[in-house]
Amino acid sequence: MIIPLPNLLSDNQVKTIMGLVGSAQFEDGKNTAGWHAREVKNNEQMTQSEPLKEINQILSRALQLNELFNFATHPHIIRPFLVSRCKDQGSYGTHIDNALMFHERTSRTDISMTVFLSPPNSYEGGDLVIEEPAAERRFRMAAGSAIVYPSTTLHRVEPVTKGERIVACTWVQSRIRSAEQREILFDMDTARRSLFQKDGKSREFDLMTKAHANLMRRWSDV
Ligand SMILES: O=C(O)CCC(=O)C(=O)O
Ligand SMILES: [Fe+2]
Repeated sequence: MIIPLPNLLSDNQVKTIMGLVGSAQFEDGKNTAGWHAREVKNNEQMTQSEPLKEINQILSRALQLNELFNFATHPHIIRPFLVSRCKDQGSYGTHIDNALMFHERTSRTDISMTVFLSPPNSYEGGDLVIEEPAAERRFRMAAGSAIVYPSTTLHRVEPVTKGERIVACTWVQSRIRSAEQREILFDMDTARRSLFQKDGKSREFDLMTKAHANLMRRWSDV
């Protein structure tokens, strides 16, 4: 299940973040890639710094407040965001993200996330391409919008042939480890919210909420 989060950030938040990015130092992205991904990772990443901490505060607050993010991912641990820049043919070839990542504590990567920060008309190329069994899906979203997708997929970022592509990426350990179970919960949650909007707290809403809560009890890691 690939879920777009339109307007995760306001225009002002994007502006603030891009201002912080403008004054930042970048280093070779290979430093944060797994040994096999390193071969195909040709981008740069913002160094650990005060501006990066500030960016992380803005982004983590935005995630906390975003209802769709929360009911689609059931976040347990959200890693600090990396800010990546691709320009001059920079790209990130096909790879699978590391299953485990280390920061203060070890977390499992169930869900990968890209927050788009550059306006899509300011660069060429740079599509995020996610492989699904039957086809590939391409994403290139408005500045301030994001995409969440299962970390179990092969994916890549195509070469940026003009301009520069700045994004913030993170990984989420979900309370619901299985993508299939997350999708069932997401569908039930979406349906019960829509029932509630139509008819208020009806019997059908109560029963669906009961089933949703009971599945959460069966499937959650806490
Ligand atoms: O830049 C992106 O949209 C995704 C980057 C990526 O796949 C990664 O950092 O593992
Ligand atoms: Fe990746």
